[in-house]
Amino acid sequence: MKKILLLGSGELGREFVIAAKRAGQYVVACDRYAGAPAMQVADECDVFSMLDGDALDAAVARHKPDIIVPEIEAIRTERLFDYERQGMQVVPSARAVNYTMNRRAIRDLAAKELGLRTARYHYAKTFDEMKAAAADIGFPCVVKPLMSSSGHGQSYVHSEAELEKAFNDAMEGSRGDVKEVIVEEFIDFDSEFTLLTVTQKEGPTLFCPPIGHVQKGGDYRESWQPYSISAEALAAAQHIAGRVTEALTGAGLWGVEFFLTKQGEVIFSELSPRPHDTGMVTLGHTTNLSEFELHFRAVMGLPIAGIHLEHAGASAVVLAKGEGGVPEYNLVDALSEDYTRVRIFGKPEQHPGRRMGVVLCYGPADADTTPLRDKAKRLAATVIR
Ligand SMILES: Nc1ncnc2c1ncn2[C@@H]1O[C@H](COP(=O)(O)OP(=O)(O)OP(=O)(O)O)[C@@H](O)[C@H]1O
Ligand SMILES: NCC(=O)N[C@@H]1O[C@H](COP(=O)([O-])[O-])[C@@H](O)[C@H]1O
Ligand SMILES: [Mg+2]
Repeated sequence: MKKILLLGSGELGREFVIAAKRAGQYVVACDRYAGAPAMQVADECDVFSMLDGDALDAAVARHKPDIIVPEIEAIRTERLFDYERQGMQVVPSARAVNYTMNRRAIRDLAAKELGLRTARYHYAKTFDEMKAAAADIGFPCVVKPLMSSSGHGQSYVHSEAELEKAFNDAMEGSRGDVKEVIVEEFIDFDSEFTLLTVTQKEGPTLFCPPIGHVQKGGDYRESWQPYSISAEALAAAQHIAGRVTEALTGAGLWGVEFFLTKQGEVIFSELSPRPHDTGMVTLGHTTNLSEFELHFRAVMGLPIAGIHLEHAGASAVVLAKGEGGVPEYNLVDALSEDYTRVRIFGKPEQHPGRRMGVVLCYGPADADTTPLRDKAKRLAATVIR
């Protein structure tokens, strides 16, 4: 049995803990607030700010884990290198977690070191630097804090007049102590997709069928699997995912995000060194193993005999409307329809737009995903009224 320290205890961590508990492992779930989703299913929990390096050191010393599994980006990731040196397994690796929590590190690796096509970009620390960056990139452009996730602090800027608000939003939406932005070329993509990629301790890198998704305000709203793309686009995406994950090192499941242009060009966007929110669609039995089961197996060095598509499926998010307390959930409408699952994350506090659950609809593997997407979105809207 291994002792696993989970750093971040949201909905993605909760499903990982369930996979680990089903295999008899011991899990300590950590987050900055009590009653977080993964804490409800773990053996123990610990509440502290994971951005506080000393608090993180103290938690690691207290629990003496075999394996450390980061679940969010807001972690003092430099400390992970020490834990790795001390013999603990960091998932997928301290290097991967450290690089992906800062847009600068991962973007420079992809664009400069690996020579991959990404949106053109500049960094800026001050408003004047940002103005110059936007002038070079051109309008529209996308402004994001170097450190943020789920679209926090991100804006689309259409003209010089919108720059100031974008700069202020990025500074406010930024996490951690890095106050800097990236200004990116706006990619007028036809669609975007996630390629769940599994790197193993032993054995080849594996890929799940692509997942199509739609984002609003930089945050995921719906996803579906399989997402049909041309054989050339799939080969290009797999090649890129293989190269980036190899450069970042380590074993685990990754969510590699791509844009697909109207001309069929595959452009690397970013990646998570952990299960991806759009990959929650796999909870609807799209593949034989969910992204969480795959992550668990890869982390433990257990065999993955194959990844197969068993159903076509769609996911749609359930967002809170109110402020404070917990919403009243209605499961009856969604569960009245066949081939439907609802997952409520059990977050103890709502605020408008917070993701509280997900609805999953699925059908035969060769089913058209459009009606499944419509059904998932229609039912998701009934869960919180
Ligand atoms: N250069 C771009 N051009 C067009 N759209 C973009 C660009 N960059 C980001 N987006 C849109 O914003 C979404 C979120 O961007 P990104 O993944 O970089 O942010 P994030 O905050 O890291 O999100 P998450 O942590 O949820 O993955 C993308 O999925 C895409 O829809
Ligand atoms: N795109 C990253 C992502 O989806 N992360 C997931 O959301 C949780 C935070 O939710 P909260 O903001 O509602 O606390 C994280 O803990 C993780 O499970
Ligand atoms: Mg993203």
